[in-house]
Amino acid sequence: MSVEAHIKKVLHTIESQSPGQKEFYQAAHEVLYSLMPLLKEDERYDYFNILERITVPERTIIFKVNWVDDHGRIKTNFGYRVQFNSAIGPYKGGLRFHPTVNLGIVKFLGFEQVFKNALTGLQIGGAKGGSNFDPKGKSDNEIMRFCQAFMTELYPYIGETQDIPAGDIGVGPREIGYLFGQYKKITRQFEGVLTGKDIKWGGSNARKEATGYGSVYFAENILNKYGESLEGKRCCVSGSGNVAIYTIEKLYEMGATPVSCSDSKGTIYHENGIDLNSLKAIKEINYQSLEVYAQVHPDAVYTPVSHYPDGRHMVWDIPCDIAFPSATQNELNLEDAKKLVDHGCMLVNEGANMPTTPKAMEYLKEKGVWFGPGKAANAGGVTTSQLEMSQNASMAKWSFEEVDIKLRQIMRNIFDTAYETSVEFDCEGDLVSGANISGFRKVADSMIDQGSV
Ligand SMILES: NC(=O)C1=CN([C@@H]2O[C@H](COP(=O)(O)OP(=O)(O)OC[C@H]3O[C@@H](n4cnc5c(N)ncnc54)[C@H](O)[C@@H]3O)[C@@H](O)[C@H]2O)C=CC1
Ligand SMILES: O=C(O)CCC(=O)C(=O)O
Repeated sequence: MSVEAHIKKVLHTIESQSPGQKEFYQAAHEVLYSLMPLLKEDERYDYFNILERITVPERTIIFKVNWVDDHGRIKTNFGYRVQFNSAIGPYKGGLRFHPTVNLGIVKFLGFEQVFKNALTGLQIGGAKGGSNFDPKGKSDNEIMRFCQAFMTELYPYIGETQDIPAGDIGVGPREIGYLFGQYKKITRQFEGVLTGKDIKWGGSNARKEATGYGSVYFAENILNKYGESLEGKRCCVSGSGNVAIYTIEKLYEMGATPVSCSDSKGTIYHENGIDLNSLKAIKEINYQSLEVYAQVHPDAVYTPVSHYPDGRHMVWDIPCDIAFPSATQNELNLEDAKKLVDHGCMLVNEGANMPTTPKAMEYLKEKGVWFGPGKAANAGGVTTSQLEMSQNASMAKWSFEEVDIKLRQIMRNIFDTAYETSVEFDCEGDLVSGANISGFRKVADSMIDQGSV
């Protein structure tokens, strides 16, 4: 069977065995086709049936989470943990609490995580989890009770050398605290079972900042490769959560001007540059809508999604040199890509996981826009989580500067690996292929070494 026919067969199996899991199919489609040059060159991957094996999670845990709201009513949500691949290390990846979470979303995120984690050069396997619980509008006590109930179900499957969850959308330091507290109460173990912990009780300096900072470091590497820099660049950032906020912070530090941010309800365009302190106050401390930002900054423009009949965001309509999609999957579509190209955007750097649709990616490539794929560009978060695990294991505490230096160096290594792999496979500068092939090769070769497990 030809390599192409083999890929089609594997994708067909995914489609028929995982009906409706469109995000997972999308992620698998992108990765498998990008592997063609490697699969043609090395027949071992076919012989050892790697494509079939690597697209099926090692373990999928689905559980019911019952919790009591502030009115004493019992509520029910789904909980998930997809332990995708442990060939190169213990399962590692975040938890997402959002009403859209379902098995297909968690599988796509877990699948991406396998290759991302391999690309970091660190010994971490891939997993992801979460719940369709919506933290928005819930009281602190409700969130605590939900996290406790979630952990009561999850704890038998995780551990510091087994599976180490972390945050993602809707799961930040507050939720990690409640999850950790419950794990400790049940197991009576104070161990590095979660990352993204508060500094006071085992967290790492710079983990909070790491995904956003790492994304900017990655963009800097791309720009430098082509004789450019961040200095003076106008940047559009989407999202206003953990990744977006620290992307904005680092962009300022590196001489760029971030002019936008967004949430699920609307977009802020602040031509003179986003006011980081008020953004942090609104989003990190008070969990308010971005509408509040426009109330305190009359020179900023707020456009609610209700402004457009199709409920779209206008963030990619804003003229910019660089785009940092940092909110969620498939948030940048073909129409958006066309706007970016029309406005002369030179680089799209993915802070979120799979934020660019396949058609938009194809268009950007055709138009010669540089592209930092999420698996590489947002790997700074999981990288620093592994640094947190190292500190926990050795009871060490590294300074902010020490962690930041390591993060910056690892982002450099990730760029070099993806770039050099693109050269090796005759697609110089195609970092999507470079990242996928190098991540896959490390995991697949380890699977071969370890036999039919
Ligand atoms: N937190 C981390 O360390 C990492 C996160 N990521 C990815 O980055 C992305 C953002 O995650 P976080 O910042 O951690 O989550 P978060 O929960 O802190 O923030 C998410 C932000 O996106 C906004 N949002 C959600 N849906 C939206 C939509 N349809 N349009 C516009 N805005 C929307 C939310 O309002 C919120 O401001 C996700 O794709 C996540 O998987 C990737 C690597 C690591
Ligand atoms: O820090 C981690 O373990 C995981 C971060 C994450 O979920 C991601 O990279 O998408």
